[in-house]
Amino acid sequence: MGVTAALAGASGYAGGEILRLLLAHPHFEVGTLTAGSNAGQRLGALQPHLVPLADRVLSETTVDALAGHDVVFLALPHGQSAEIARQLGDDVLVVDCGADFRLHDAADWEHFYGSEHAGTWPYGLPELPGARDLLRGTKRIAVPGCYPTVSLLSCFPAFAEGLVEPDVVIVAASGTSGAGKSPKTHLLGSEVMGSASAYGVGGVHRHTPEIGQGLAAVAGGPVTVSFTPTLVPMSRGILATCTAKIKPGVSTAQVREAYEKAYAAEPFVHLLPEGQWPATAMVYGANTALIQVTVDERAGRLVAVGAIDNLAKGTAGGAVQSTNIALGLAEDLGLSKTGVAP
Ligand SMILES: NC(=O)C1=CN([C@@H]2O[C@H](COP(=O)(O)OP(=O)(O)OC[C@H]3O[C@@H](n4cnc5c(N)ncnc54)[C@H](OP(=O)(O)O)[C@@H]3O)[C@@H](O)[C@H]2O)C=CC1
Ligand SMILES: CC(=O)N[C@@H](CCC(=O)OP(=O)(O)O)C(=O)O
Repeated sequence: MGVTAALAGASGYAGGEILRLLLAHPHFEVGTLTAGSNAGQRLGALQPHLVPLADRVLSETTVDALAGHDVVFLALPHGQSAEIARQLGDDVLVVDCGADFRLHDAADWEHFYGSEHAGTWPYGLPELPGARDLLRGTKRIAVPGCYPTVSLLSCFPAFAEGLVEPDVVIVAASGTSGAGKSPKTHLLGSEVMGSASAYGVGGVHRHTPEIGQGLAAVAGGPVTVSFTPTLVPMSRGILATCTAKIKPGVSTAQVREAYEKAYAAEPFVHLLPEGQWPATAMVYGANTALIQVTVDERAGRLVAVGAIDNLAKGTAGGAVQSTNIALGLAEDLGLSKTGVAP
């Protein structure tokens, strides 16, 4: 099966990772590649690690350039996808790595993104209950944010089984590639090296409603989310630490049972053996999420820790996984379960 794919945002981090994965995928042919200010450049000048595509020249991001492919991946800043998707038509599978179509609640969208809500597409986190049914055969996929991916995978089994109160505290440490490639003052080497910092503090980060939406769906009612992102000096990876008040009498064994049930058949999500805790180095370059859980008996809280590579399972890998499902391909095609170590 030959699947042609165009990519908008090929000069960025998410776009570069999508291309790395498509090059290793047995069914994809890489078609048109587009960018914004870098249109006209050779891909090799911007993404030198993608040697087989080095001589490709980036086109301007127009509907005409992207049309005529089976799949169009959009790895563009928020707000750029809706108009392109509308004009591409329903016969093309459009996979949006941006946030535009992730949220159901228009008021949440307007509050956190400050613009008009474009709509809601099937959410590309296949491990969530019911998600695969919506993804199979779909022509539109909203790829989750990187923090929501790791937070939901770390927490949802406990909420789905009603083991915790509907109130979660999440602190997550991300590598700097999560912020994209375009220059930002707070990402200057001299600001980031040797320092960890908090940002988006106080419930203002836009991933807060996305995490709440996913947990509410499995819990069957609203879940309060306190989410604090932090930036740490590494390029890739997110480590999320999630805690929630455990319901009376719930033991670590019961919690583990819920996670084992949720992830036993999952190709990419692994509950680690008791006592082993996730680290971002374990998932570098892989589409895996490694999870560990326990109950802090003295505090009466569930503690769940998850690690992903933000560019792999957190963006491009998640996008390709959901695309495989939408196209009726084996879900794990082109995706690695093997990290890079040390
Ligand atoms: N980085 C991550 O870990 C994650 C990213 N995402 C999402 O993926 C998307 C891409 O993110 P990321 O790759 O990190 O960002 P980057 O800043 O690294 O890349 C952005 C890309 O979009 C292009 N672009 C910017 N403005 C325009 C425009 N007006 N018209 C056409 N192209 C444009 C850029 O082209 P040029 O270089 O020419 O300016 C570049 O190719 C975002 O929506 C992001 O939120 C989602 C999950 C995680
Ligand atoms: C470290 C860092 O800055 N991370 C990004 C999250 C990236 C992500 O998941 O992207 P979406 O914008 O597609 O939701 C942030 O906090 O804004």
